[in-house]
Amino acid sequence: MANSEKTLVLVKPDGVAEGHIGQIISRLESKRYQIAALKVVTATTDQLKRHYREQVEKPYFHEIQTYMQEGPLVAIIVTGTDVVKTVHNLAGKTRPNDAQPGTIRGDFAHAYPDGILRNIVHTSDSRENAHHEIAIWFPELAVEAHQQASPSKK
Ligand SMILES: Nc1ncnc2c1ncn2[C@@H]1O[C@@H]2COP(=O)(O)O[C@H]2[C@H]1O
Repeated sequence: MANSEKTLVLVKPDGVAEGHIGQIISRLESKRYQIAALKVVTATTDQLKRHYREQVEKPYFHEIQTYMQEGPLVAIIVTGTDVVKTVHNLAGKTRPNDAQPGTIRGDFAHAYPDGILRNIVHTSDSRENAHHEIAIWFPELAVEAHQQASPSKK
């Protein structure tokens, strides 16, 4: 398929706790994107430090960590044409108070007074970051791909 790519979506712990998993998946399916893999996972500190490699030195990193470890999250690999940009746009602006109606955050994320953190969903913002993030949340897929590329001789 032309321009077929992969991206990572995380339904963050508030999105899971407030019952938005199905609505978020419906929006991806409405675009005719494929759900290639999906899992419920509790984030480890190591995964968060790798995923938020650009924020790990920020003073608010510990807030991100506390938030992202509040409960389980749902990690989803989505595939399709131009999926990285399109799904990032579907999520809406990072700060829920600024996110437009019709976007996931615009429709479902609460407008907190200081609200940039609790934005219910993460989507990769580039092909490079999608590749990096998918390896963090789905390490078993890299092992499978490696095994398929070089099957051991019996
Ligand atoms: N200034 C900030 N204070 C607290 N959290 C932030 C701030 N900026 C970004 N974040 C969080 O860091 C995350 C980085 O990417 P996300 O799309 O997952 O959503 C972002 C927010 O949850």
